[in-house]
Amino acid sequence: MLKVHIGSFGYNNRDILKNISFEVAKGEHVALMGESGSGKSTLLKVIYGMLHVEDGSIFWGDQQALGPNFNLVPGEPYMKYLAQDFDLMPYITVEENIGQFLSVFERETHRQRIDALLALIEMEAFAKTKVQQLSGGQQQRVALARVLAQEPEILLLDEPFGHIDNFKRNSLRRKLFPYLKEKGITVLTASHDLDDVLPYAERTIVLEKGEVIANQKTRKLYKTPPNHYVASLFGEVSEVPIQLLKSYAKIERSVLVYPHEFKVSNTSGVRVEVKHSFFKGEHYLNEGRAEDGTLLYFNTPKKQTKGQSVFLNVSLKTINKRLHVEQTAST
Ligand SMILES: Nc1ncnc2c1ncn2[C@@H]1O[C@H](COP(=O)(O)OP(=O)(O)OP(=O)(O)O)[C@@H](O)[C@H]1O
Repeated sequence: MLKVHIGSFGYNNRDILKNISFEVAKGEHVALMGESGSGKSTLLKVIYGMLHVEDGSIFWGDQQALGPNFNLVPGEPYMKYLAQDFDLMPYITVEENIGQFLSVFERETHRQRIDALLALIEMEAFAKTKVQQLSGGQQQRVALARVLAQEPEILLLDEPFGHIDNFKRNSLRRKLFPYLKEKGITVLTASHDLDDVLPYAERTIVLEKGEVIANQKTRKLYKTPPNHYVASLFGEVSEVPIQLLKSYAKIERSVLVYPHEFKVSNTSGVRVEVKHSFFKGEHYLNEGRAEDGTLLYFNTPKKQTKGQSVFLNVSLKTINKRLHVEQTAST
């Protein structure tokens, strides 16, 4: 069990992390989400021991992870951190970079391990290429193999596919996350990308301005987000005042609705004027303005004409599920 407790941490007397307390079970994969600047990288660096935290402690089981004031080289042997900058040796080859951390006592398995890691990151063809000749995305993949070669018990990933194009990103995450699960590695992944989070992370912790505002099973968080900020991390979302959907409702509440949850009708529902219709591949995402000025985002299979009126409906099931959401100033 990884136990993280941070009373406060700041740079230059400015508090960045506040009152953070959470645990990650052995072998669990937890995502760390939050808007840019919310403190995700800082939190990973504190856990890894790159930043000294006066007011707080990090434990792995009963071992305390000590910060830079205690360790000459940051980090603990059982924990690895894949940073946004890759920390590679540029003048040696890809396989040498990966092999550097494999034990010399494992001569027979050395080649096999390198080959398996090269296959995992889909870089077999670049084994003998010097790292300095690789693209940013390729270097990120080598950096990943390099941390995996060290067989960590805990892996901290900071935007692990940030430099990798969509094509490779999809196949890489489909291989990497099941690999980590199979090896029983405890993973904490900071990411903006819901495709890293929804299919793979059992639990998601959300940071807002350096504080944990949600810590829940990922599916539950997606289905019943506590507020607009959390829901918007999962994509476009509309905050719909309940009176707009049910004019008889007497409560000052709003309901969070994802674009695919609106049903479009030509005759009844909330009337909106189409403002924009964006091509999204297998559907269009539309922005519509209701008569009270509320902007609603809804999907349709076909392009909608600007200025046209459509009627939107939300199922009672969705309304009931999300009704607890407080109305915020952002509507
Ligand atoms: N070395 C530093 N010195 C001073 N302030 C810093 C330093 N590193 C980060 N910060 C500040 O700390 C806050 C949190 O930054 P951090 O990088 O942890 O956010 P993040 O959630 O990881 O953002 P992103 O998603 O953009 O990577 C920001 O306001 C940032 O400007």
